[in-house]
Amino acid sequence: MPNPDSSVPAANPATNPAANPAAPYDALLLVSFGGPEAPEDVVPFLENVTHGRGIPRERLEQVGEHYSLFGGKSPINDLNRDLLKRIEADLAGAGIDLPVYWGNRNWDPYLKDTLAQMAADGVTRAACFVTSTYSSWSSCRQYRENLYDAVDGLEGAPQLDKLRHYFNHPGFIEPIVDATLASLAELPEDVRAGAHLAFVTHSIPLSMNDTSGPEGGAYVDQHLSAVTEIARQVSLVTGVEHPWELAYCSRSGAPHVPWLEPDVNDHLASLKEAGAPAVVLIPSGFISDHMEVIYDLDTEALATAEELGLPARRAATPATDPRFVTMVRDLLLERATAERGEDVVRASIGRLDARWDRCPVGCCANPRADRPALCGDA
Ligand SMILES: CC1=C(CCC(=O)O)c2cc3nc(cc4[nH]c(cc5[nH]c(cc1n2)c(C)c5CCC(=O)O)c(CCC(=O)O)c4C)C(CCC(=O)O)=C3C
Ligand SMILES: [Fe+2]
Repeated sequence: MPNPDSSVPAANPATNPAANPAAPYDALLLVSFGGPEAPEDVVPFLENVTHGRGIPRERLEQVGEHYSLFGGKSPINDLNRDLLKRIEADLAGAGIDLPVYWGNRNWDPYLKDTLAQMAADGVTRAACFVTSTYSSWSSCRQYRENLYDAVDGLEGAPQLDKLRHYFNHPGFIEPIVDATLASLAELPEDVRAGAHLAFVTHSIPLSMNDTSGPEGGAYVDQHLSAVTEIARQVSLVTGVEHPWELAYCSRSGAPHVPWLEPDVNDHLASLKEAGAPAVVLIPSGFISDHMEVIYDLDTEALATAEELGLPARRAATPATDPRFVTMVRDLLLERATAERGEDVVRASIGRLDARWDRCPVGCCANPRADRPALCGDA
């Protein structure tokens, strides 16, 4: 039992804030999507992602081809291995001795296996850092359902807390500002000042955006808060008001179901038509260069821009920027402090301030079925 009186050292060093600044947490869990690592993984991976989703066969074949272009290997697992190492090093450097685990929704290492290992290792309470920062069923609540499934029936399962959304954390925003500035600097000088900023994120069905967050619409609203702030900071440095827009990639699902638009390729065509001299594509919906970025943007959208004769650069994702890695520690310590009942400072930047620790009732309702989920009030 954790000791409610923090002036008396708790028996368990892992839950004693004097011995462990992350108390009451005795582990951190990196939660991600997962991706195939070999050609023979691609079909089973896609089946894991889409079972029961009614995604047309044709779309799945197309997506399979995107993976084939890269030898059947998604970059996402290596990116997460790298992130995990950097988080470990950052925690160790700050004198925080905390094991870091990793589990995925759709591919090995699966969350269920990781949670079993954590239970076997005696972990009692873990903070979960999810590699997706915006509110929606796909990018938040589905992970909470996955966590429920992973501990369902597991003897000695640790308590799990999901760290808050970080779309408005300076550790996420600042690396994207710098990446955008770097891409602008790479554009030919004569088109630089007039360059548009095209922020890009994963499209979702309109119905999913409508149920995002506790009041609906949080997916788009959070993106607008983040990208307005990024554009503002970029313009402060360049001294030019770069026009910006939010566009979408990776639309899937049946054609008659409306998803968020414009598609990034259509958006590039509109920009060209409207006389934009150049564009920087900023994947502000993603934390690292996984398949959506290296295929949908680097392969497809940059080819579209080339065909249109529109000078374009793709800005880097936060991925391994030290500010992004340190943000994970900041979120962990912030939550640990709050869970200990102490006063807490929550870093945020832009129109929307720090979001909830526990998702409110009804947050990001599952569009298909009401499934049990952890880390929320319901
Ligand atoms: C909001 C969102 C993020 C958030 C950002 C984040 O989490 O980072 C995200 C991330 C990712 N999505 C990924 C891959 C896929 N997503 C699919 C399908 C879908 N995604 C959706 C939404 C999102 N997806 C939705 C509404 C669907 C339709 C099916 C359904 O309703 O669930 C499909 C099925 C085929 C297709 O139709 O595209 C695949 C293969 C990968 C791995 C990439 C790699 O391998 O490197 C990652 C990180
Ligand atoms: Fe996706």
